[in-house]
Amino acid sequence: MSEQATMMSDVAKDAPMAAAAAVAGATPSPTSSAKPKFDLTLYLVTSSTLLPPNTTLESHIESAIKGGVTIVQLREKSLDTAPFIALGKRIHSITKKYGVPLLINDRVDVALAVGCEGAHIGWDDMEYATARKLLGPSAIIGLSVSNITQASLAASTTVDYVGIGPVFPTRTKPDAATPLYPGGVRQILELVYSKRPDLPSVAIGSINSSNIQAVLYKSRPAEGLPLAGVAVVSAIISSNDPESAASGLLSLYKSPPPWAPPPPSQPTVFTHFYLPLILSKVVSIIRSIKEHKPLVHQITNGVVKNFSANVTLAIGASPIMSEHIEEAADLANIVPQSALLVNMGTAGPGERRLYATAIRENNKAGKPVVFDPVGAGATGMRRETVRWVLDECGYVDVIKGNEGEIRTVAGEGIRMKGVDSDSVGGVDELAKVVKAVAGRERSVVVTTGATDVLSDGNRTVLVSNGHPFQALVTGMGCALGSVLAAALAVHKDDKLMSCLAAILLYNVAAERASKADSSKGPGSFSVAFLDQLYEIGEICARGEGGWLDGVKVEFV
Ligand SMILES: Cc1ncc(COP(=O)(O)OP(=O)(O)O)c(N)n1
Ligand SMILES: Cc1ncsc1CCOP(=O)(O)O
Repeated sequence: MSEQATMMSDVAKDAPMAAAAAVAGATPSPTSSAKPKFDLTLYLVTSSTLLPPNTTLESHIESAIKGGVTIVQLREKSLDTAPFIALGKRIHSITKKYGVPLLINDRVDVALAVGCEGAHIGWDDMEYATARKLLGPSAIIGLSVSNITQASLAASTTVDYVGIGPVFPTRTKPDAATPLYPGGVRQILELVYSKRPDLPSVAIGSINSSNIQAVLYKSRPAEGLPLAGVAVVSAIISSNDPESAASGLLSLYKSPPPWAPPPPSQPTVFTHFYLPLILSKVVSIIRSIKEHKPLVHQITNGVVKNFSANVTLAIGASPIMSEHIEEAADLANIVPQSALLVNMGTAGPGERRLYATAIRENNKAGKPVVFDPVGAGATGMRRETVRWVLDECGYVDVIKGNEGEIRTVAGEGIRMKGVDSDSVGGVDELAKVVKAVAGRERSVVVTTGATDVLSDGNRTVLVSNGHPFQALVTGMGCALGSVLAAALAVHKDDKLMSCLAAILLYNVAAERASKADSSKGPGSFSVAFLDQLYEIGEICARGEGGWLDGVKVEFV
């Protein structure tokens, strides 16, 4: 791994045509002098054992290339040398026709014999420096990276790209390292960029049409190179229609994910100077809830269902409590304005498949998802459910929890009793944690407490309204999730603004309820609270914002 970084990789960004010219025009040998341009966007890695019956690898690869595959790796673990070379030559005659580079997995000798464009090697294979010497400077050579140490070593070589994985658990590679998930891929991208800013990366490991956009979105570093592509085996090789499988993946790759609409032309600046503008937007979001009556699909815990449904109705939205996997897709598409709330209050491992389906369906439909990691740090089972939701279920727009829950999401080992959190550190320190989690997950994070902390990773807001009775009514915290979801359903442009509207509505309603004559304690308070949610909605419907006078909002 000591080779000097004297050679730059030559990545074609507008690749298919350029790569066609380069691969077809260059002598098709790793020892020729010009390195073929290559495009990692949709990287097909083969495995003949996964082909559907009565299909050939040759026809499968050709169809996949027609569908948009930009580079191919022949990865055939059980072939002996001679048949491997023969297959490689047959495949190379196809890939050359389309100007798509062909690399050989593990076997530098086979790559040389085939005369293809290069090889992909792992840490148990031939050392990179030797592979480079044998294949020559013009060969495309990729290295696998499964952890930070390997990333650092790879970035100190002249390798042409790195393959980061596995992203998710995969059956295709039984000896694969521990899954990195999109957050781990991002850490590796950051490390690679800090050492070799020109080095492109692909992610690999159970990437398919249901997760490709989340992988790309969540792995994107704050600065530096995002993934240059995704590598797949089963998503194309096991498909009966490899051309459509490839074109489907490519079109998802190229389109913005449904949960990231183009930013508003004039994003709201969160400073005190703009407070009047911000509060007028709060009023208009609450009015929109009344106007559009968004559906809030709530997968929530039994303790709070009734109260959450009443809160949803009081603000003018429409609740539906459903835990049926069979109707998750229909509910995500039933009306134009809807959102999903996933509250893991009483959930066990049995609920995880439901969460995955509901979240993915709402992602696909472009509907916002709010996740409430209730009691996140209390048990190992809950910590695993949080990990499952954030790593494996797609994308959640908002993560809402109390301090202990959000600190658990942040990775801190906070001990909790039941679902109540310990309070540690001051608000300023908490705000940093909330901002970091929001940046890491690329979601809005809402932390409730005496001071609520909201952040989208860039802007952070503190809200100190509310009343102590809120802590004495069961379901008060959980029902806030439905208000957040309703606000997001009607206002997706600026999710932090929607969350601020929901928080102010909720907490000012609590303050007003506590002052109502009928409010004698937590029981009567909870009834007055529902009345106040309704009343503030009516006030906003008239376009009035006086109820927001004196709100305690601070911009960090
Ligand atoms: C693009 C890409 N990335 C990673 C790998 C994994 O390679 P390796 O670590 O050598 O494991 P095997 O593929 O040999 O099982 C890859 N093949 N391609
Ligand atoms: C070769 C390899 N390296 C890391 S994961 C993996 C297998 C990817 O296959 P699939 O896309 O079918 O999960």
